[in-house]
Amino acid sequence: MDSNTPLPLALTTGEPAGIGAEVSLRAALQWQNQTPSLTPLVLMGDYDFLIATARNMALDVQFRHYDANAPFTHTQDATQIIQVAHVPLRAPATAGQLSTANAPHVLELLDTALNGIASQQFSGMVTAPVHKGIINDAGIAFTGHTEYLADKTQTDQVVMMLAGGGMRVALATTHVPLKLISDAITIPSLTRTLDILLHDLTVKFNIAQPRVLVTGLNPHAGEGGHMGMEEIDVITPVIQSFQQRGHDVRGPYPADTLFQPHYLNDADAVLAMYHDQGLPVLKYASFGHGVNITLGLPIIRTSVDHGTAIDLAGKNTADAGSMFAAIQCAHDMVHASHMNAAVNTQTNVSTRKI
Ligand SMILES: NC(=O)C1=CN([C@@H]2O[C@H](COP(=O)(O)OP(=O)(O)OC[C@H]3O[C@@H](n4cnc5c(N)ncnc54)[C@H](O)[C@@H]3O)[C@@H](O)[C@H]2O)C=CC1
Ligand SMILES: NCC(=O)COP(=O)(O)O
Repeated sequence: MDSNTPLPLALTTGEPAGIGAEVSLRAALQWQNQTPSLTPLVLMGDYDFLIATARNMALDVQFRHYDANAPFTHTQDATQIIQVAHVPLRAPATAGQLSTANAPHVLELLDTALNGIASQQFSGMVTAPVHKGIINDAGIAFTGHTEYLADKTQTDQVVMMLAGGGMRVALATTHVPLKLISDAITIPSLTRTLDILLHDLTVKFNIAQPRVLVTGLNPHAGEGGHMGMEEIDVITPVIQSFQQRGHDVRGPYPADTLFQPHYLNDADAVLAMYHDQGLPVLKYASFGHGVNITLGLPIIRTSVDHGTAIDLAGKNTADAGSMFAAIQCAHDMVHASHMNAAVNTQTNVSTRKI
């Protein structure tokens, strides 16, 4: 590939019984039409299945097999060409009907993208939704992309962060059952989460001195210890240790009153303690346009803010706004990472080790 041409982003098309292929195709075409030549996309998916999906959507589109040795750039007159890295289905896919037979296929999409990043064919990955339940029903333990990618890249801790509606909300825990949350939030784990969050906001989002607002875990942030001790025992000491290191980290704030402009206007991110504390607020503010970002990985990975929407599959009505936003975000993160790497090389200042 011409050294001036950016590496493509890998786009995994997700659960084939859901809306993944539909939103991937719609968003890819929108991206290629709006930004020809900017960053090419390669869709990971079953070639014939993607053709059939496009036909069902009545899209004016051509397909081409991805060839790492003959890379392809979208010029103004080739925006309707979709490149596909063919990953065969394990069984025929029917819209709206989940099948355990295709669980390995879904994971192969992710592995193909990861291998392509490792061999420097792709600059990062954008993922369409998978169905966690059907993968487990197939006998494969799986809690989410976040944990799967951490495991595959041998990353000990990652941070889930969603962005949308003018907010970024990161989580101190990911897909953890509610009754295990308190034990999962320890001084070392929360310290690591904040380290990752501050590092990636700086390096991947170009925010020089991020301001992070931290929620409490309990109602009213524990009400001075009368409604729980995690704020006093864990959260406050961690916040204070970051303040002593010169970081703009504040809290703990009661989660029910934190999400208002008075607090959020000057914040770069909120760190919430668990999935359903932070994400409903963000999804209410931006569902359909939000982006899910995995921080702390050695690769760039973004995703949609929604799930497989089995109820909408095959109906050609799914909103691809979140997938488009995820592509844009991955593109911006690749760009910011390159810029920061160049600055650090020139000044010989290494990025903070996380
Ligand atoms: N990144 C990922 O892989 C994610 C996967 N999931 C998985 O998706 C599965 C289904 O989860 P649910 O909680 O039912 O959430 P869901 O997001 O699939 O559906 C919730 C509601 O939103 C609607 N919806 C979702 N995406 C839409 C779109 N693009 N356009 C228009 N309407 C849309 C659906 O029709 C449904 O009414 C679960 O297995 C879950 O684990 C959920 C979130 C993210
Ligand atoms: N609610 C976000 C979500 O569940 C996404 O999980 P992941 O598959 O991106 O880890």
